[in-house]
Amino acid sequence: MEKIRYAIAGSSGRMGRTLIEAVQQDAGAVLAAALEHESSPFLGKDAGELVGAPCGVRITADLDAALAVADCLIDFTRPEGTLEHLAACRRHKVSLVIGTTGFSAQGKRAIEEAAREIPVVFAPNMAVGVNAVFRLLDVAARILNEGYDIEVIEAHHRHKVDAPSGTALRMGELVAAALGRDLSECAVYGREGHTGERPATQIGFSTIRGGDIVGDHTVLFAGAGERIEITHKSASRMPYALGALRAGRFMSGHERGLFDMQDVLGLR
Ligand SMILES: NC(=O)C1=CN([C@@H]2O[C@H](COP(=O)(O)OP(=O)(O)OC[C@H]3O[C@@H](n4cnc5c(N)ncnc54)[C@H](OP(=O)(O)O)[C@@H]3O)[C@@H](O)[C@H]2O)C=CC1
Ligand SMILES: O=C(O)C1=N[C@H](C(=O)O)C[C@H](O)C1
Repeated sequence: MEKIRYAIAGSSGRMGRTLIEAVQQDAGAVLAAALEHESSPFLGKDAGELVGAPCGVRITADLDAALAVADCLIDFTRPEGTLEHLAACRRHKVSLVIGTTGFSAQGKRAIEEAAREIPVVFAPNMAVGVNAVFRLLDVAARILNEGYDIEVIEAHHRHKVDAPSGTALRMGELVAAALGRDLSECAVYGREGHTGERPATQIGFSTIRGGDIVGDHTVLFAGAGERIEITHKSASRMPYALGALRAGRFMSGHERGLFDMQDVLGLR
């Protein structure tokens, strides 16, 4: 099996470090390049040192040089960084795994457009368990399609910058689609003051931020006399990183196209 050469963007971040560790432990992968933005204090440092295992790959801001030696770029950064990396991947014909969340509609369109030329896996949550939950939610929503109020509750660490999480939004989209609702018309993001009674078709989102919570998501179906909760809790970032490497391998069989983890896991 030929090793996949990965470049990792945001390599000194929480996910960047976990990805370096995951690549180092994967016999089918090699760390070809580690990227950071121009003003990062980590430029020039050995990427492996960030996870206690020096590997000779220096952290760089030279995107073109990094992509010249990579088959796949894995990006868990910020939307503005990802969009810059997307354009470079397009130039270099390098596949791209996008884990970053919080894109505008315009950003999402740019990703769709680039995927006409290169393979892109774009998913708000790369963990296998969360993707299993996505399927369970579709089934639950179709069964509990009347008389159940739906609320999505998510909790993350204090450093997270976007809300609700990309995963919570995807959960809302999936449930709304299963019920034939348009999320943009029925979503409510937090409540305060005299809100009035809850409309039956509303899908509510609640966000908790604190400490080092890796990522918890619950979808609550609250009926009369019973309630159903479907919950996923992350205790580590490694499942996200392993999912990203799986996505990278998946794309080695594709010339172009936009995929998500449901495609990678064969769940469509
Ligand atoms: N899809 C999934 O499975 C998952 C998605 N995520 C998402 O991944 C993203 C990153 O999360 P996390 O690792 O916790 O965040 P961190 O802040 O820990 O890491 C982000 C990294 O990207 C760098 N960065 C920031 N802005 C830019 C830019 N414009 N260009 C290039 N690099 C940049 C940061 O550098 P600096 O620190 O110097 O600013 C940092 O090294 C978030 O959007 C999060 O929601 C997270 C986990 C799982
Ligand atoms: O920022 C995080 O940490 C996470 N972000 C993703 C999201 O927004 O859904 C995935 C996971 O929940 C961790």
